[in-house]
Amino acid sequence: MTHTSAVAVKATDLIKTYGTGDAAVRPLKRLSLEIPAARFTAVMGPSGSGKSTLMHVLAGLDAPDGGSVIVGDVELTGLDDRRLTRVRRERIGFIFQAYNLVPSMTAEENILLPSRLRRTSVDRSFVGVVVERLGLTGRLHHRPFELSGGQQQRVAVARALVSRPDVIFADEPTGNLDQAAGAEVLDLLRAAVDEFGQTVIMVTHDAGAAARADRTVLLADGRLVDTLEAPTAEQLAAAMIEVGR
Ligand SMILES: Nc1ncnc2c1ncn2[C@@H]1O[C@H](COP(=O)(O)OP(=O)(O)OP(=O)(O)O)[C@@H](O)[C@H]1O
Repeated sequence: MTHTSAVAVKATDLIKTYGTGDAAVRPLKRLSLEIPAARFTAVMGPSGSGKSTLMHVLAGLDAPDGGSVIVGDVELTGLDDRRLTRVRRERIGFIFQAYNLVPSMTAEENILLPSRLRRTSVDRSFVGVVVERLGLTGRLHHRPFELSGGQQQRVAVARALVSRPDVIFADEPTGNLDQAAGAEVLDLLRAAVDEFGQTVIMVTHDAGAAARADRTVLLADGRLVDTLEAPTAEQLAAAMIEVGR
């Protein structure tokens, strides 16, 4: 399979500090990385190594204290809140461990919400393809509390996919799911890349999940320490031991 060499996200010298003085924590210590477009990248690293902070900063949900983030051809760092919100809506999808669906809305309303917020017309045939591929056809009029965890996460995946963002960030998307439901979500993220040409970046603690990605970047103590191309789960588990899981 050929891959474009385009860069979807470029982060340079990211610094993030929480707190001040003795209580200061610095989860990102001049971290630089490039995320290739139309590929599936996993992010692994010990607990507290800065993975979630990195995702939030790359997705424009949190501002770094230093360095820059470029998504596509837009530099996020330095944008005011209004423009940042617009860029997030237009270019970025996010899948959270806790699904983050709007409880009062049906599955279909949740899926279409980003497109409605963007005030863009919805490509109904693409929505139909995604909904069917995700096995949600009979569930569209259910509200989140009427769905299983796996189904809720599939709605969240559909929501991230249908507005065709430049990049989908997924922060431990399988963390709350059992093995089967987790495998299904990974299949969908894989399909998003292979069938729809999406760029996906996923944080995970699970070497088996990361092995479904094309490549894995390893963080330790706020820095990028390794990039593994097409690693096996065994290689990832060994690499995690080395960085001090
Ligand atoms: N809002 C915050 N305020 C203060 N400290 C924070 C905040 N968010 C994260 N941290 C700290 O920054 C460090 C990195 O946290 P982060 O959540 O990015 O790590 P992680 O690699 O995602 O960890 P885990 O695998 O346990 O989820 C941790 O020491 C954490 O306590």
